[in-house]
Amino acid sequence: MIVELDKTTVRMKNPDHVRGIISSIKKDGVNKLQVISDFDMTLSRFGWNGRRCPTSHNILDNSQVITEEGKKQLKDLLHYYYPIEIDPNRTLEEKCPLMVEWWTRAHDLLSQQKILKGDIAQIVKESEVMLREGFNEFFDQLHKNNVPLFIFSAGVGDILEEIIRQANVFHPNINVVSNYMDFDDNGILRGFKRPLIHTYNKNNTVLNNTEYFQQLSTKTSIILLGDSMGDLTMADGVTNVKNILKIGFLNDKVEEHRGKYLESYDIVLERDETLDVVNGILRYTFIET
Ligand SMILES: Nc1ccn([C@@H]2O[C@H](COP(=O)(O)O)[C@@H](O)[C@H]2O)c(=O)n1
Ligand SMILES: [Mg+2]
Repeated sequence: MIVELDKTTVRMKNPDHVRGIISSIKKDGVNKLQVISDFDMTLSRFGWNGRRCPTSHNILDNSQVITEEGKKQLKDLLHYYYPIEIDPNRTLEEKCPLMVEWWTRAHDLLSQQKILKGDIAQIVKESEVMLREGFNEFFDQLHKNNVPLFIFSAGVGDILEEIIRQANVFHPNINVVSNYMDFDDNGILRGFKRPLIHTYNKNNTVLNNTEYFQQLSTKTSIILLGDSMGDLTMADGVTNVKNILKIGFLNDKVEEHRGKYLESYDIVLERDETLDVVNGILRYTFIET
């Protein structure tokens, strides 16, 4: 029914279950659907031409406004904490305090760098960030069909919003919850707003002050898109879930992580830099039969 599911990048533990959820989402109709998505390495690309693409944090870390010493310190943090973030053998209890430590230390370093609000657009323009292939169709299909898109990111909200804006796909159906920068009256970065969102607290605990999901109580079908094990809890605050389809991009250390991803995500996309499968599912869901 969806040819994209035959791509060699696609793995499913239970293809019949997947077909069942997709049929149910289609049957319940587009008015019941919402999409919840991570941003970094899910809507943005993990790699291009053999090189790693930057996360929203890395865009700042690598930018011209950061001193050489600042760049070195931020890179040291990345090299120390990223392997911990993706380590399949560490528990959440072990990881969470270390993730708070990483984000706090990185945000403190960034806040010492005199980053100007007025520089953000240029910083993004000069970066090597890329949205996944097929992003235009993805954002446009959701917009045209009035499907809410909730972007839940432990990245930097100001940066990811600017990326989407520069790609001309920041439509009114999009809502973002992320780490937003806090600028002083002169437009100089002085910190980050609370609550701090890291990879493993992307759940209801950081959404308490938003009424987003309560307003969407009629949207009982969910397509969830993520790239980390932490993204699996992004829909925990949804009040009424009837159908949920979890699609996971497995970008890094594929063989090591395959088992856990297949247990947790309904569809796993291995080293797939496109939104082909997601677009195929949406197309099928939106077509009137
Ligand atoms: N200082 C940091 C902290 C985190 N990251 C990466 O950001 C990603 C989180 O954003 P999502 O949109 O995916 O929630 C995650 O991949 C971290 O590795 C970073 O690059 N620098
Ligand atoms: Mg991500």
